[in-house]
Amino acid sequence: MLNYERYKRVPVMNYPERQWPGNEIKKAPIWCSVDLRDGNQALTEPMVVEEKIEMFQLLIKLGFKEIEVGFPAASQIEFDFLRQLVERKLIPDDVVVQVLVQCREHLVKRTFEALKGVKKAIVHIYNSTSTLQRDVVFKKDMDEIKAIAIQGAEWVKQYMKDFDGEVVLEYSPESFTGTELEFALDICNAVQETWGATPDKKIIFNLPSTVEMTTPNVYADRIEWMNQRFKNRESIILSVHPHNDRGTGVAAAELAILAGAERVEGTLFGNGERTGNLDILTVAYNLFSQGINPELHLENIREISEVYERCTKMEVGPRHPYAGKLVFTAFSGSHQDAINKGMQAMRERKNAYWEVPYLPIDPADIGRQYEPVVRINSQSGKGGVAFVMDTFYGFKLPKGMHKEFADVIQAISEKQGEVAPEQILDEFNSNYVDRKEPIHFLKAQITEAEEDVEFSTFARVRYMDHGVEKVFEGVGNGPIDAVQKGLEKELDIEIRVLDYNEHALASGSGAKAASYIHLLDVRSGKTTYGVGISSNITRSSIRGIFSAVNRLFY
Ligand SMILES: CC(=O)SCCNC(=O)CCNC(=O)[C@H](O)C(C)(C)COP(=O)(O)OP(=O)(O)OC[C@H]1O[C@@H](n2cnc3c(N)ncnc32)[C@H](O)[C@@H]1OP(=O)(O)O
Ligand SMILES: CC(C)C(=O)C(=O)O
Repeated sequence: MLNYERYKRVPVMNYPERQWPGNEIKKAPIWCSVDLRDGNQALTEPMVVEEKIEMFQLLIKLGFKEIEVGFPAASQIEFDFLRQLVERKLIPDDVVVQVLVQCREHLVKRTFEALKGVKKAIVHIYNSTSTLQRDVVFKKDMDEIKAIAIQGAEWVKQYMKDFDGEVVLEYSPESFTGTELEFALDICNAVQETWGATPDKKIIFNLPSTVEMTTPNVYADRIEWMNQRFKNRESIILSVHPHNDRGTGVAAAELAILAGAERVEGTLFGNGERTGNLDILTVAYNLFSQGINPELHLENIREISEVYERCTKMEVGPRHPYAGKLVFTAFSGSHQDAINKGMQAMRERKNAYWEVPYLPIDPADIGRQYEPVVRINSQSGKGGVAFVMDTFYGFKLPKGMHKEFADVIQAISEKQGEVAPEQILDEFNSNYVDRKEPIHFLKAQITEAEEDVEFSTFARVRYMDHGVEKVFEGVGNGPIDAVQKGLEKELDIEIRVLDYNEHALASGSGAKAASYIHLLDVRSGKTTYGVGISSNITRSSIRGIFSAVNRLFY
């Protein structure tokens, strides 16, 4: 039995005045990517300089205006990377680079050496403030921990004197989620006083869930509590930096925005220590799906995934929101049917809003394709098979034919598992379009008689019967009727055309038409569909009859 009694429950806050549950997110926060620092520090194989540069350029392309480029005082590679950005003039004027550093003098000094030549930088200092870390890591009391933070801000002030660029200070009470709120507030206020923030020279207070310890509502309560109590709130940018230990990093960020956070730090696909950081892409796509401009260029999720996977050597999971290979794929029959109908309704209603069951966004909006939306396996229904035939190949099977053809595919999927669209098309051809034996249509001559004659169409049809060329004739009230009557006599059968449908195939198919004939064998009561394709509509319908006769009788 699990020894759950070893774990302490994190208490909820006694905070009845909370406002955030009634708020609504109406605009994107300021995004700060920490892929090159927090993300990178968590890789088994950290990125080399060229990979970091590729990632940096991706982040710029995506529209990030604040990018944490590393911890330049921590290692030579981190230092060199920032120097490369500066020396190769890779930092656009509208992008602010952020650097992380502990509140230790030699590290602050080295950080400013790395920043030389940067026009504007966010210098991000931090120290751990939680009860546990004070106790077991730092072995310091609250005043001593506060003194570390104040001293850190003072060193930044001191070393920035010889720096030509602009500096914004960011302070993180690291392990905020395990810190007493009054203490977190006190330490932030002290750092602000030391730094001397003003509304024109704001300080960033970044409240991390360094370790996500409980439900995201508690994090939101804590953010709102701080937000309402900071001194000089107008001189502060309130930032959050959620991690994902409980799998609720995205929820924590969203609730924190409701609670007053204006800035969000995170990574692409949530790469980061342990279970990762907040996935910025998911939060941004969530905003987009609510009709809010995410303020990032997220139109090509494939490219983002490709660069990310190449640089980090991590993989995007198949069910990762928005980006995973399977997230726009429906396997089950009822989902496929609903998507099929939803897409059709979108086309007919020309609705300005995207509304398709089971697809919260249009995959095409983010560079995904419709093709993999429906995949066919033994759980799939007739709607899915019809959808594949329509969207992949342009065949609009009549409704009555959906089940008949889906049964053919289901029998295959029960044996082999998933059936790819190409195999579905092959089966469609071999079961219908190419069912040309043993009676094989060759040519027809259709003649219209004078008007006001009851049966006015005359058909003369050449065909092969078990390899022997033959001819029959028939008269009817149209070409299909004439051929049907001729066939009945010729083959000694009794058939009725129950339904007839036709449509043009897409231009790529050489302006052809597809005809679907639903045919009844009167004597046995059996019915089937036949399909014919031709550039000539009459010929395609005759081929459809022959296909159905071959299916019914041979
Ligand atoms: C939650 C986060 O992700 S925070 C960021 C974490 N990321 C990293 O640390 C990656 C880069 N860091 C490093 O490579 C190393 O920590 C270095 C190079 C910066 C420093 O290395 P070292 O000085 O050898 O060791 P270390 O980081 O363990 O520091 C230990 C000392 O610094 C103190 N310290 C740790 N963090 C801080 C801080 N934020 N501010 C001030 N002092 C600190 C510790 O109390 C400890 O003091 P002690 O020696 O008196 O016991
Ligand atoms: C430095 C801080 C913000 C951090 O990375 C964390 O707490 O996770």
